[in-house]
Amino acid sequence: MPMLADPSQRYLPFNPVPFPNRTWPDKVNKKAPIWLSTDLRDGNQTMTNQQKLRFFRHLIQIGFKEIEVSYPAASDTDFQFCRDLQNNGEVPDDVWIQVLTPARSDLIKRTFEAVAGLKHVIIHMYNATSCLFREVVFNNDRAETIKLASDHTRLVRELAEQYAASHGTSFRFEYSPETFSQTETPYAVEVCEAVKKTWLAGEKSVWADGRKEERIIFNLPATVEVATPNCFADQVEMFCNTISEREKCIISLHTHNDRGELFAKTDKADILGCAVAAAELGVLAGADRIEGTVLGNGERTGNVDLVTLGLNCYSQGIPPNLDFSDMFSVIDTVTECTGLPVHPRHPYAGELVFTAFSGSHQDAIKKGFEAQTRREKAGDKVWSMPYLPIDPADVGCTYEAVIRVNSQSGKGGIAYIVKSALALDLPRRMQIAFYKVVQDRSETTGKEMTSKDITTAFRQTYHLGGSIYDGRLVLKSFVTVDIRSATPSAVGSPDRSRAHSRVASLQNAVVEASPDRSLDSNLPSASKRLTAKVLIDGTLREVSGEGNGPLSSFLDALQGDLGIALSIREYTEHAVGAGSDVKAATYVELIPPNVDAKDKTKGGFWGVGVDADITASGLKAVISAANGYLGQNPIQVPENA
Ligand SMILES: CC(=O)SCCNC(=O)CCNC(=O)[C@H](O)C(C)(C)COP(=O)(O)OP(=O)(O)OC[C@H]1O[C@@H](n2cnc3c(N)ncnc32)[C@H](O)[C@@H]1OP(=O)(O)O
Ligand SMILES: CC(C)C(=O)C(=O)O
Repeated sequence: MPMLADPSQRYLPFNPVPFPNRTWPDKVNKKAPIWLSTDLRDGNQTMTNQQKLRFFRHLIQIGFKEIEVSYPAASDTDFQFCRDLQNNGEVPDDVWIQVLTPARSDLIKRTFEAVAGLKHVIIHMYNATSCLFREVVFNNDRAETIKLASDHTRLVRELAEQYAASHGTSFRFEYSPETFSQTETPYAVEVCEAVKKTWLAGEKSVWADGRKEERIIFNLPATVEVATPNCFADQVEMFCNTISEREKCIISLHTHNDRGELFAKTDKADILGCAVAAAELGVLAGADRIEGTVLGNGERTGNVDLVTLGLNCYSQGIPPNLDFSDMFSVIDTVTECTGLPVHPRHPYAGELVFTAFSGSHQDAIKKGFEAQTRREKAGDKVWSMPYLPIDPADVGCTYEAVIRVNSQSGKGGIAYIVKSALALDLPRRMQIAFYKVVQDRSETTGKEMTSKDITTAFRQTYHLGGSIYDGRLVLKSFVTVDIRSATPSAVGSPDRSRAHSRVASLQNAVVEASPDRSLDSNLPSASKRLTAKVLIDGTLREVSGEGNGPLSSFLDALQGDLGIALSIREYTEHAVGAGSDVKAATYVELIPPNVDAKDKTKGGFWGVGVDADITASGLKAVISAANGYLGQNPIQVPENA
């Protein structure tokens, strides 16, 4: 059947009640609500009692103090679950077990049998109050619906008194005018007034003084979500304003996602959406408590997700009183017990929610991390990070997933991965050069590049990290001689030469075009001679050159002995690691003579070297860049060399 051209003939809009005095839009939430997990009741579609027990234990671990465990009168399995909790001493003393029952005598009695002996119990009774349900399901008028609710409240009270006396149980009572959001709000208040009057009636009532821990709970469900969250918030505020003895009541909300977003993707399905907004606005409107499920499971599109709500509080600096620091184990428990997957983009929990693929996001995150590290070093711990509302580490994620690279990524993200994986802080223009390499590979394969793909590409491009990445030239050893005094000033084979004491103090020094000034600051021109053993396409050769420092001497050697004419356009270095393990990372950009040194958009070849000895690190960087050059140009050894 096609969709209707005029849906108004079949579907009527929700008619909000005018409520100009609403105050909730100007409120700010300052504390977490009381949470009730209904995972084992409203979130439970197929769980066995074994799975329920595993889930129950996890809910305790997360920190829930109120847990709705079943609808005991619905089945022997649900009944038995309560008995098992009691018989096996599973319930900590500070946890309230909640059970659901309809307003039916036989089922209420069965419910009490199920919880006999438990220490703290909330009996949750419900009957639908909306016009549709009154007329269609119950065939009751307004007065009969009120009578149904208050008569059965009386029965609950009597049984609670009886079981409290015989088993020492502390009971509380929760009443839900089911379909609250579709019920005329003044009428819902009327029903709840009748329920409250009955519950608090009588000399004997232990609840009559409305002590904090014994307040009656009115749970206002958006059983089926039929309007925008602001309409629900209005209904909640109206209810809170008009219910009498508000101080003796806890106002609880139970929202669903019917108007929210449904993610459904082949084998993955997940729920998100308006339930979160309705619950949050409802709290601004005066509610004290939220019922929901961890990761939002439940009938149809599910209940409100307590992970999202809890971490939304957390992101505002409000302690949620729920511990999601091991999100992976939360996900494992939920998925294994319910059989339902978690969508990769589920807020806070999905595998992609802390991941940026797009270049500008990655760039901002990389800069954000650098700024965050600086602030934290200065003692400011406040999290202030582009695109990441909370620190992924707080929910047990590593930073590895934060940046993932595909063809939409930019230099910033790629540089972030190189820095995280290899501790190399690439100079900006080298980032741009390497970004092109990665983008080419990513476009060729059409696939995401993993961190390993990127580090491998880096090692291959710059010949870094072991003989498998060697280029045509490999530096085997070198010696530098001060030609004014003719005494050796540095002897080394890379990484075996003496550690250079200056390395530890190097802080990202950038010296353009004249690197040897930074290395050998006070020496005049041609004060050094460098002799190096270099493998050239597998054949060992000795080369030698002169300059005002080791790098210029080496370049002189490459030109004089191998015909590789290159000069330095940019030079950067920084320390890697600390203490006795410190190394130097050096970056150089070399250009051939035909390239304009001032036009930095063209013609350079970048190289990187890492070594415990700063001279060796610089020479390796030169070799690395020269190898890049030789990838595009032949070696033409001069005849007289
Ligand atoms: C919105 C929610 O999540 S509510 C909770 C949903 N969960 C469940 O329903 C749990 C599973 N339910 C069940 O297994 C069954 O419905 C039971 C055990 C509760 C009752 O089963 P049955 O006695 O066979 O009744 P059945 O389900 O066929 O019909 C429900 C009857 O209860 C009445 N009823 C339904 N809800 C309520 C209520 N909250 N209070 C009082 N009566 C109710 C209906 O009007 C109907 O009455 P009728 O037989 O006079 O027409
Ligand atoms: C029983 C009530 C609270 C319920 O589950 C609902 O209305 O969705």
